[in-house]
Amino acid sequence: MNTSNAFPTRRTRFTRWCLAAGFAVIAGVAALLIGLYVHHVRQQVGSDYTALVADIVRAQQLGPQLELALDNLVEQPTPQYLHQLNQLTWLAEQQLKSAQQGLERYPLLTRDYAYLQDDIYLLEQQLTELAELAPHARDRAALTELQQLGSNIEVNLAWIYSELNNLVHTAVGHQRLMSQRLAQAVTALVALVLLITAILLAAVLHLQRQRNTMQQLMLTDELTGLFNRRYLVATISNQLAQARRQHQPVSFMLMDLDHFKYINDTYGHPVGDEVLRRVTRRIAALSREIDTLARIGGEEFCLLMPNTSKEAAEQVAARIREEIAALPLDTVTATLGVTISIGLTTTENGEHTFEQLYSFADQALYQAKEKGRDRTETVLPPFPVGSSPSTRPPALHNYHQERHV
Ligand SMILES: Nc1nc2c(ncn2[C@@H]2O[C@H](COP(=O)(O)OP(=O)(O)OP(=O)(O)O)[C@@H](O)[C@H]2O)c(=O)[nH]1
Repeated sequence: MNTSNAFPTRRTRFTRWCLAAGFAVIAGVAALLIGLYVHHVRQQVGSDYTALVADIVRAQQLGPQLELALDNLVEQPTPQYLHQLNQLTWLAEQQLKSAQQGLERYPLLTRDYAYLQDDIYLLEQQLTELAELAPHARDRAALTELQQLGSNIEVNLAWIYSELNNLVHTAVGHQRLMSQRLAQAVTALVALVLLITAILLAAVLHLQRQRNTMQQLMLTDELTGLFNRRYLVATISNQLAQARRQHQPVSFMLMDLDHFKYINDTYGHPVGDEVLRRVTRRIAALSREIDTLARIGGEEFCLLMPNTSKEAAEQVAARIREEIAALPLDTVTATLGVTISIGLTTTENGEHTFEQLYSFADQALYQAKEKGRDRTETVLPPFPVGSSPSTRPPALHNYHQERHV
């Protein structure tokens, strides 16, 4: 036995190890990239900006309200207007804080709005300044400063919230895009899975078809399409076992075309082949579903007939001979007539082996040929089952032994 491939060499092991390591690295990197992408997608798609947008819209309305309150205070610096302005200033500060907190909840936005931090800080300072300066509204100098501060706050407020609005809009746009891509990815994935399933299914079907074809090639004869000897041997023991269980007879027939060599030699092998095909078709038409018809040699066939007595089998044999003899076999040059010799045996209760049945049928076939062909001879098992070979009667002539087959 050649054992050179039994153990991998050091070099082969190293190559395998490298391949495994390379695969592990690629798989690891792929897993990392997928993980990062999924995390990014979750951040994008999982963010709900509704509350933040509502805060921003509310805060944007504060600018005009502050302006109005400041105008009122400048015109009539009453405690009521002062109180109103203080309230709005406080509200603006609160909303600014709330918007900032809202933004911090979304990591993607936090990164984007960093450039506004200075403006927000400035606005917070301006609002504090406004709150401190407002009580001095009666003072002329403070009044001018207050007006200036108010207009700065208004501009700053409008700028910051419009920028925040833009940021959120961009983020929502990204979110929509990401959802679309996700939907496309899922569709592509489903299509890929379907495609792979279809490919696998096709491969399985192909393999199955190949296996069936191989099985057919292994168990059938190419020329006639009948079962071959291998199939017969495989099936006959089951049939005999069943016959034994059910105490039923099994008949076995060997059929051999007469002077077939003459047909071959005179008309050529293709004509001989066609004769074989036509003859087997006819025999198949005469046999039952439960019978097994097989080609076991060149022009030799056998028919296994379960649940068939000797008498019934002889009738079948007679019918086969008649129909074969009457078969119209026209060639280009002549109309052929073929006959067939049949050797028959029957085992009661299926108590014999295939080899024994074959041997009896073979002896019967020899007799049929010896007695002039185109006839059926029957040889029944001559010894009781279980008898030893030494107690058996001497063997009769055997068709195949005589021919050295
Ligand atoms: N055309 C064809 N001929 C085959 C095939 N297989 C075997 N043969 C021929 O069948 C012939 C059998 O000849 P023999 O064994 O001498 O038998 P026979 O001429 O039929 O004579 P008997 O059986 O004694 O009547 C030979 O010529 C083989 O070449 C086959 O597949 N196709």
